[in-house]
Amino acid sequence: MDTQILLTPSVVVILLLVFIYYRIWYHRFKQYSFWPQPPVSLLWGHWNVMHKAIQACPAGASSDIAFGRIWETLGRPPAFILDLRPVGSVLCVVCNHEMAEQSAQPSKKFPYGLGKPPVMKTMSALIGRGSIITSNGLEWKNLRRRYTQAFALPHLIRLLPVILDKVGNFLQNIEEYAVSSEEFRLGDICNRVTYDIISKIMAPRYVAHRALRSPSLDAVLLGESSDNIADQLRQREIFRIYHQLVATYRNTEEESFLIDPRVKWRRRRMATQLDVLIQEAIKYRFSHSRSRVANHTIEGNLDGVILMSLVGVEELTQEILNSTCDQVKTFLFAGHDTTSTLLQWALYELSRTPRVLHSLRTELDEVLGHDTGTEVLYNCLTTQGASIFGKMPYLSAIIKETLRLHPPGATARMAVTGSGVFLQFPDGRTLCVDDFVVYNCLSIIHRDGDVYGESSNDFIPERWLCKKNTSALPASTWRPFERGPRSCLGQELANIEARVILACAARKYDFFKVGLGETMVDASGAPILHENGQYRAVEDVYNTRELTFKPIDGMRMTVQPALALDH
Ligand code: HEM
Repeated sequence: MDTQILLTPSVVVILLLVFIYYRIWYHRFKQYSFWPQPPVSLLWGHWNVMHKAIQACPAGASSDIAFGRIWETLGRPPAFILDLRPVGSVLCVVCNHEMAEQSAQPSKKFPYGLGKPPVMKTMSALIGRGSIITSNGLEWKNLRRRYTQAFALPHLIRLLPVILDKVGNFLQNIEEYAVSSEEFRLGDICNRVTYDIISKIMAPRYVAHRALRSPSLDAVLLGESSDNIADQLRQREIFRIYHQLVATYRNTEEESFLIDPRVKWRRRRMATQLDVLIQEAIKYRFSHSRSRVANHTIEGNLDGVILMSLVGVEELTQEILNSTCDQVKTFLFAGHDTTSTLLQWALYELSRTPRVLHSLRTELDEVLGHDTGTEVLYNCLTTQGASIFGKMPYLSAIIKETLRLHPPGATARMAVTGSGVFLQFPDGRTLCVDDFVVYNCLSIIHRDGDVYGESSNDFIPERWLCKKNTSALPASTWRPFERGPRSCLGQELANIEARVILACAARKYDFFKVGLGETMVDASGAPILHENGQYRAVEDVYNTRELTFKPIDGMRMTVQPALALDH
């Protein structure tokens, strides 16, 4: 009798253990066995594979570099999976442009492409819970409609004076380093200029570049009211807290379960402070715009993104205020890091590719004349608008090639259980991705040898100038701003900023990399040129990941005024 009583629970336990073992075994080894993937462990899934791949990468390297290594060992499949359950999801790393297109483009079931995964919600302290980046469905569609016009080219052209004013500050910084010959982190000043531009574009303070200010604008400037001064102080505080908040995302894994609760608490505290300040700024803008309309003043010409999104709003309800605040935070985040990374890599690639730097300067001389002063570009932009960029195809090709080799952003999508979403492989196979996080790995897709040939890893802007070459390339092979309905809202802005800043900085200054990426020299001290036209580097500089991808060392540089010889 006693043994029977003892036996029954033990049998139940054993049966339960067998059942659990079978379920785990099934999920690890059977459920997705037809997917390309590294050998999987019963207990760890692919966490140990990921860990080993990260260990084999240079310190602090972005996860994309680890994915690249795993992809190589698997024989370069168009896509592969990593089982990160139960703490994460199954991650599908897409390495082929045709497959990437399938998650980004609309389908009958998903008219806006696949939705965003919940893991992105870990960014909510930074971008708010109602951010356009993490929203889905109709909520997203309404937000997109509300902000599209504000980021469209015609509106950005009207805001050019604001952009140019901030570029002036950037060049002033570079000039100071050129005079002092001091080493500096290019990333810091690129971050500063792109942050300044995006924050001013949202709410311009009616400040224009010296060369562009009209007397009426000057009058507005001179007569700064105490309200205006309070607004400036508020902007400074927003800048300070925002950067402290961003810093909490540095060197942490994005998965929420790994984050120290104290960090979470600090994030929440800073996010609340930021919300209060940004909402005050929005209210100030809104009431100011009302009084401008009532007084028929001229400054409405410089309406920023915030006011444009509030057109037709009679009353600033808390709901509208919250949503606008979330988008302001989103634009601060999405609109500065990414463009800053583009600028850093572009200036670095130019510094080590003398042929390209020379060709760029020749093009700029032809369009702008030999005066390298920034006023020349300012004047051309005010008289000709953005059409001036149409005369600079080489500059455009440099930006395109930089974004190909060093894409600062990427997209992750997800189809919920039971949606029945399939990805089709180039060989015709279709596999279900329900419940997977689908990650388009741009750093692999953009270097595909089948698309870009043997030079796929080389910096060759000329590849974008030959119509025959480019028309043969499917558009989906180049996707740094992603594609489909949810492609980057700020791509026009990023393009304008990059063109203006590179056109000004590259003609006036020579940059020299320090530390990682530094040029290798021969016995006589002359730089060693590789056959691909670039100086050899002692050690490669690479990207780390802090929410977006960025150079690991902040792009340490020195700078000098450009040699007259090159002009
Ligand atoms: C070189 C610069 C930039 C790059 C490479 C870039 C890249 C991207 C990528 C890959 C996405 C898709 C992200 C996803 O699906 O999760 C995206 C979305 C977005 N970007 Fe950018 N971006 C850049 C600059 C900007 C700028 C200057 C802004 C200005 C505010 C901006 C605002 C946004 C927004 C709001 C979205 C979300 C769009 C939506 O879901 O409808 N980006 N960007």
